[in-house]
Amino acid sequence: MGTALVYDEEMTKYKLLWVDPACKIEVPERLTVSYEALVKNGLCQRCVSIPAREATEAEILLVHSEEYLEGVKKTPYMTLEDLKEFTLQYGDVYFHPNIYHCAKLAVGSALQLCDSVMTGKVRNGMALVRPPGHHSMRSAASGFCVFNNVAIAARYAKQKYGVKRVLIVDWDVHHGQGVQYCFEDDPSVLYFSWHRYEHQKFWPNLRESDYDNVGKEDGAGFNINVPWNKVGMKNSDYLSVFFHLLLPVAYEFCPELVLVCAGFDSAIGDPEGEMCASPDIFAHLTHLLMNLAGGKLCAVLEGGYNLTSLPQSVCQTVQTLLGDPPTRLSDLGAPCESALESLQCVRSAHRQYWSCLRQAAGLPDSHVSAKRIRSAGGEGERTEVGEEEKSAEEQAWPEPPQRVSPPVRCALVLPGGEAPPDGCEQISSREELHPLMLTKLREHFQSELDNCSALASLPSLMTLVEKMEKNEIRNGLAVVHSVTMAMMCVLQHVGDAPSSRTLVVCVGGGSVGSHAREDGKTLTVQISSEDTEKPTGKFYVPVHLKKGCGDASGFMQALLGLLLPLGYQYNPDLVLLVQMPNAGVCGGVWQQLVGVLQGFAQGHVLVLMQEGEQARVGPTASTLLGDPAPPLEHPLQAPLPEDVEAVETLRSRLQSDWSLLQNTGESTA
Ligand SMILES: NCCCNCCCCCC(=O)CS
Ligand SMILES: [Zn+2]
Repeated sequence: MGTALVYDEEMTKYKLLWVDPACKIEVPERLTVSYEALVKNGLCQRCVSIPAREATEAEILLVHSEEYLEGVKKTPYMTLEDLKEFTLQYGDVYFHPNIYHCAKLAVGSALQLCDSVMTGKVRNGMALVRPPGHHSMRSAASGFCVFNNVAIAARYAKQKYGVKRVLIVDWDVHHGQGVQYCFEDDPSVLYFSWHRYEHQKFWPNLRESDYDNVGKEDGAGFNINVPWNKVGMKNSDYLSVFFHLLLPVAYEFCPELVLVCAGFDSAIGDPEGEMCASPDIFAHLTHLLMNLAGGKLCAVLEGGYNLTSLPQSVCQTVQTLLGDPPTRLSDLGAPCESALESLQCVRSAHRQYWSCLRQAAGLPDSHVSAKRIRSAGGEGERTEVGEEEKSAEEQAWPEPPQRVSPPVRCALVLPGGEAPPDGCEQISSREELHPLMLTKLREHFQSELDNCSALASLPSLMTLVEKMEKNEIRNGLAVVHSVTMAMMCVLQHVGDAPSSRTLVVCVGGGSVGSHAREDGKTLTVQISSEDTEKPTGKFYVPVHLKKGCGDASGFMQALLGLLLPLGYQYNPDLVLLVQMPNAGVCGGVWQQLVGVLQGFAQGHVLVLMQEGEQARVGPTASTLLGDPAPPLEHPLQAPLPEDVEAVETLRSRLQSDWSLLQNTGESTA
């Protein structure tokens, strides 16, 4: 299934007709440079083009009042003076004879996108619209917004398609107060927003934008505000909030549709946000949301005022929606102290509503050590003077690198005779294993080697790995006689490269052999129900879950709160995902894991399974091919206290080595 793009150049045909410093950044070029960048990068052509349409009055009235609509309806016939007069009643917004038409097109575009996704015409998509929507309220325009495009889309999806739970992720740098007011008492719509706040000193200067505004009445817990109390937030700050707050809650909420208030004024260079996150961060934010709701994701443009970073961010978002592998994010540092404090405040404000945020009993927050930030090489407080003095417009950043998708997406090595699932290429090679490899294997697997079939698939596996290294293949799956033997082969092969880094994810118990060395060439995370004898080290992380991989919520907590931060900070060039014999991992969680891990290493994920686990081949291959993982069962049970404690203990022990694991402010030290 494809990716929709909704765009109509009619929405460029309004602009500011008088002097107003607060509004001059909202220009028609925002849309044209974004669309042209999609065309230039060959992304527009890969999308399913969906026409915009005007919203009907009934659709607008899903959110707005009659009197407000009646007022806006008159603006096309107003003189310049009347338009100025009409505008004065609202804040930081302007009207124009054609803005009502464009505002109806913006809402209609969001609804067209919604229809295309909900009817299965496409898997996901983006609507490039202006005016934006998330600030507009029931009876008021605000912050360049006239109608609340995404809020109307949420109500529309619930009414027309019976969607029971909608997640709205607002990564725009401003608080979408209009969306918050619309759904704050509604438990069927979870609104998440981070926003520049500076302790209420930043626009729209609302007390209710702070973290303690968790929603009202039945909606308590379903409104999540993450205030940024400093500017200069970076990729690691954004990712930390995803790992330690948004994703765990989103999986527990289990939405049937994800709407994104895709504002890109949270990117570097934007005069409003003054943040320092690079445009390619949106490739990862999008990727991390794409396995929710069975992949049903609608991104609707909100803000974004730097005409260089905006198109780059739009392209990064659309390219991920199209299934291209995200670029590797290098040198992710520690989240800054201010971000950690905000994160900790939001988590504690929402602890009573979300079982994934329950703190391990007996582990007081204050167990973090003050030395932690400095020893992790984290910036702690960002003191680079240089950045502070440069204005947003003077900021410079590298153009996001090309995201090449190898000619073959998924290749398989299967036991003799089996046909590969559709879309996958099969690899079988007759070559002998390299003698040095054979010697190495004999050292460790004397007994198995007597069984000649033990080696059968290894030459093909090596061919698969070589093709991956040459970027001829994106990812692969091998069904082998012995996964531990195959693991050793792969790590022996890739380990020869001087600076190789392999993230090894072992699902299930069993010895992962001696390869898990401490030289940093591998980082092994083993999730199982067994207590492994091997001690925890910086590069070997055994996650002991009481019910092992059979318990979805415990597993997801380990995946989101431990494995993802570790993996992003380690930044491997290969991910080796090993399903150990008798792992007992439940299907849904396994596919979530296969889906999410593709955000690393430009998608180079190699899955190893043992013969006899063939049932898993089909679903694993479909996820490797880019199909979204099916949603987990709802409701997700609360994680077991023992599991919470296990993950918490590991996190606090490892966070001095891996600072992306941090999720509490130093102030508790
Ligand atoms: N007036 C003091 C400086 C702050 N200006 C705020 C202007 C509204 C921004 C709304 C927006 O970007 C929508 S995403
Ligand atoms: Zn904004």
